Amino acid sequence: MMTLEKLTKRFGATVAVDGLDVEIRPGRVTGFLGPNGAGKSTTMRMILDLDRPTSGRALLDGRSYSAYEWPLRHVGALLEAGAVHPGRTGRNHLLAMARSNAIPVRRVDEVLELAGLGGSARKRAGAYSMGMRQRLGIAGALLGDPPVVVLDEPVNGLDPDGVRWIRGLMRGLAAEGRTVFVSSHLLSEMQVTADHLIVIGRGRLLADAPLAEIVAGHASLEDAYYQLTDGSVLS
Ligand SMILES: Nc1ncnc2c1ncn2[C@@H]1O[C@H](COP(=O)(O)OP(=O)(O)OP(=O)(O)O)[C@@H](O)[C@H]1O
Repeated sequence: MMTLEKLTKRFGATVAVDGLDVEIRPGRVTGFLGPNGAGKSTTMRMILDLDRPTSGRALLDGRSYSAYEWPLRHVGALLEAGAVHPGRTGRNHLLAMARSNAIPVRRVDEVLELAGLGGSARKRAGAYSMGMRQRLGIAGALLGDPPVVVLDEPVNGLDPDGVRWIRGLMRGLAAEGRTVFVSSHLLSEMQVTADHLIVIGRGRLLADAPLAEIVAGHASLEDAYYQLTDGSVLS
C-alpha cells in the first residue's frame, strides 16, 4: 500500500505536484496517467525519496522510502532505464544493487532470466539496445522481490514480445497481492493492463477510480482521457 498525503512539489514558480491525496492499494495494477509535464515522474521520484516534497509526504506501508534499512526489498522501481554505468555488465550492475540491500546472488541470476537477459548478462550495459536496458531496469525493480513496484513508462523501447511480457508480469505481480503503480502514455496498453487509474493534470488529481468506471459511457479509455485532461495539456 502506498499513501500520498497532500503531496506537493514546487520548482520555483512551477507547481509540479499539487496536493495529491491518494491511496494506491495492493492486489491491483494502478495506472498513472496525465499529459506531458503533469507531474507523474516527480511524484514517482518523491515516492522513492529522489526528490524532497515541498510539503506533504509519500508513505510505503506507513513509512517513507528512506526509513527502510533495505528499501529494494520493499519497493522496486524503474525510473530512468538509461541510468546504468555503460562499462558495467548487466549482471554486475544488478550484483552491486543486490549487495547494497543484502539480496542473495542467486536472485540476480533469477531476475536476469525472468527479464529475458540470461544470454546478455555478461555484456556491457553500454552495448545494450534500448529494449535491453529497459529489461535490465525491470530486472532491477524485481530484484528485492518487493511488495511494491513502481514503473515509469515500462513499455518504452520494448518489442511486441516485450510488451506482452511486461503486461503479463504486471498482472501476475498484482495477482500475487503486490502493489503495482505504473505510468504510461500508451492508453490502449493501460486499458488492457490496469484495474484502477489515477489521472493527474498540471499536478492536480483529475480522477482516482476503477478503469471500468472511468471508461463507462465512452468509446474507449482514450476518449475518456481526452475529456478528463481537456484543459490540463501544456500549451
Ligand atoms: N528538476 C526540475 N526543475 C525544474 N522543473 C522541473 C524539474 N523536474 C520537473 N520539473 C517540472 O515539473 C513539471 C512536472 O514534470 P514531470 O517530469 O514530473 O511530468 P511528467 O508527468 O512525468 O511528464 P512526461 O509525461 O512528459 O514525462 C513540469 O513542468 C517540469 O518542467
